[in-house]
Amino acid sequence: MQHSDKTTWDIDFLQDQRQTGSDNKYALIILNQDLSGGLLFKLWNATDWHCCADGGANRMHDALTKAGARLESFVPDLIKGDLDSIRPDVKAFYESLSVPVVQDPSQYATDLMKCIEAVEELEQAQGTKYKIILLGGLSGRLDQTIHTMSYLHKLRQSRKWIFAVTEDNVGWVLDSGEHEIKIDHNLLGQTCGLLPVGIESTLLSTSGLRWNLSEHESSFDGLVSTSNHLVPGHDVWIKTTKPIWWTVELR
Ligand SMILES: Nc1ncnc2c1ncn2[C@@H]1O[C@H](COP(=O)(O)OP(=O)(O)OP(=O)(O)O)[C@@H](O)[C@H]1O
Ligand SMILES: Cc1ncc(C[n+]2csc(CCO)c2C)c(N)n1
Repeated sequence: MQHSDKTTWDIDFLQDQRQTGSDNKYALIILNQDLSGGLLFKLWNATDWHCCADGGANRMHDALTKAGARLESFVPDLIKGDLDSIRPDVKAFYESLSVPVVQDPSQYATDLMKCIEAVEELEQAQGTKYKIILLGGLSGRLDQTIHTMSYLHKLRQSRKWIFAVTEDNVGWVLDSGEHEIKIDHNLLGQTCGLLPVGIESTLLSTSGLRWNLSEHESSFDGLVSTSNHLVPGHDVWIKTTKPIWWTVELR
């Protein structure tokens, strides 16, 4: 579907000073991926509701311990999954802090999907829509990485505001239409990509990039804009006829 309006993206959750409790509610889903204390603290403080996907609880527990943080100051609202990855000591620790540890044994949905379902339930109960940040999911196992890309692509119509953040990248799906992406060069590195994944092809126009495109076809089987660069001092504008993945390097 062609959207006529422009979406403006301001990834304020990467800024240290973002205050929770503002109009936008954010949910954080911590996936089972290597994780540094620094990124965890930043995203934790920028978000209002926190959930660990199964072994994501181990990663959080271990990152906090390594950083010398007080574990009791970072208590998730939920741990959910098939629970084949969470360590018994981590499960017992969070249960002792009254964290709900919810087992969904389905082998036809990933733990990421089970956590998104939990956000949907929260939204129904509160009558609020959350913006979602996945911590992890765009690196590591290729099947999981492609799953993240596919799942966010499929979610795009019901959920515009969902981002995946790793140590190296932030990425999300730009649905068909026009997009303005606010760039804070203190947070973002220079390298970015426009990835035509899950579509036959798209017509792309851009500004604010080192290598811009003008009504240019992009497809997995043809042109893929990788290793593109942000231009200092400029925001990015993108017009696409089909949904694409946008990724940009983090500093
Ligand atoms: N190696 C990995 N690379 C990328 N993402 C991962 C990786 N491992 C886990 N994840 C993400 O973290 C979530 C929770 O992982 P979990 O601890 O359950 O591992 P898993 O059993 O391999 O995952 P799943 O049960 O969802 O297939 C997964 O649903 C996935 O989104
Ligand atoms: C065609 C097909 N491929 C893979 C799986 C396996 N699978 C998909 S999600 C999931 C849960 C992981 O916690 C598992 C085991 C399946 N069911 N159907």
